[in-house]
Amino acid sequence: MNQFSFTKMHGLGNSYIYVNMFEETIPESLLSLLAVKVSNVNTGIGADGMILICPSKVAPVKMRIFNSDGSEGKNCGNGLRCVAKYVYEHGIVNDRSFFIETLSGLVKAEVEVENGAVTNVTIDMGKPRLKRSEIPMVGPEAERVVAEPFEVDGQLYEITAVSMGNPHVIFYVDDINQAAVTSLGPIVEKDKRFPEGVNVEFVEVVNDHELHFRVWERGSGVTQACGTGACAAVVASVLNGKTARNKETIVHLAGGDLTITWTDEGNVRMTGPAETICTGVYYY
Ligand SMILES: N[C@H](CCC[C@H](N)C(=O)O)C(=O)O
Repeated sequence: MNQFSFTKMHGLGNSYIYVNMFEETIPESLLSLLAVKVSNVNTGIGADGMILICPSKVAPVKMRIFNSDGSEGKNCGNGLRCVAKYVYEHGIVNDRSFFIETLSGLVKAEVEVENGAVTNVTIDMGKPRLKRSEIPMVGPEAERVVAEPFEVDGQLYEITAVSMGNPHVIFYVDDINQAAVTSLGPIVEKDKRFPEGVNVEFVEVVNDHELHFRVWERGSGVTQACGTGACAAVVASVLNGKTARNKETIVHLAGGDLTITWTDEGNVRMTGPAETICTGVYYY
């Protein structure tokens, strides 16, 4: 019987099973299957996926994220805040500001600490990728996708697409409580116009610095929060003239609020909480 120690953590209810790969060894060939198994609420631990906290050659730590369907994502905003909390509190880093390597590049974390515990984390998520080829989305490579007509099952919508290292498509709605998250989300997630699939976000604009937000995540379905998705929603809202550039925007997600700014320098900064739920040993 094999086993590994884990820590379950969440960012605004978007929970993952975190494994410290500085101390654990798991065969690469089993990672995808184990992400599915540990995520199962009945036969596993229960979470939106699994996140590995790994050594890196270019930063103090590398984050790898697996969705609950076993697919590996390239970035995870809520995951980054939890990884930052974990590595600071476990002495893997000693500074309050440090880089984290992801599959979509380096990001910079800044932790707020009270009595030795990380209470809040800011991640500089870097620059959004806006060209179709970078989302990726089919069509002319250098084009942006802003307020573009998009037909699904004979119904015409308007979309904006943004990558934060992972793909996001944003639908604006008049009432977030009526958003078609579970009906439209799974269809668009697998739409062929997004060759790598896509995270599907629904946004209601409150004012030029406040959004309501719901999400159907690629590989995990409905989650309480999506950090990269909230960043993409703020970028899309600036591009559509609905929120202000370089102004702190409050994004109300199902699990709580994030403060996000798309700065004039071009980077997206995200601030929010990260919580530890429990630790344990998983047998497989
Ligand atoms: N489902 C995403 C990965 C998790 C992102 C989300 N949980 C976040 O906090 O950014 C994807 O496949 O791109």
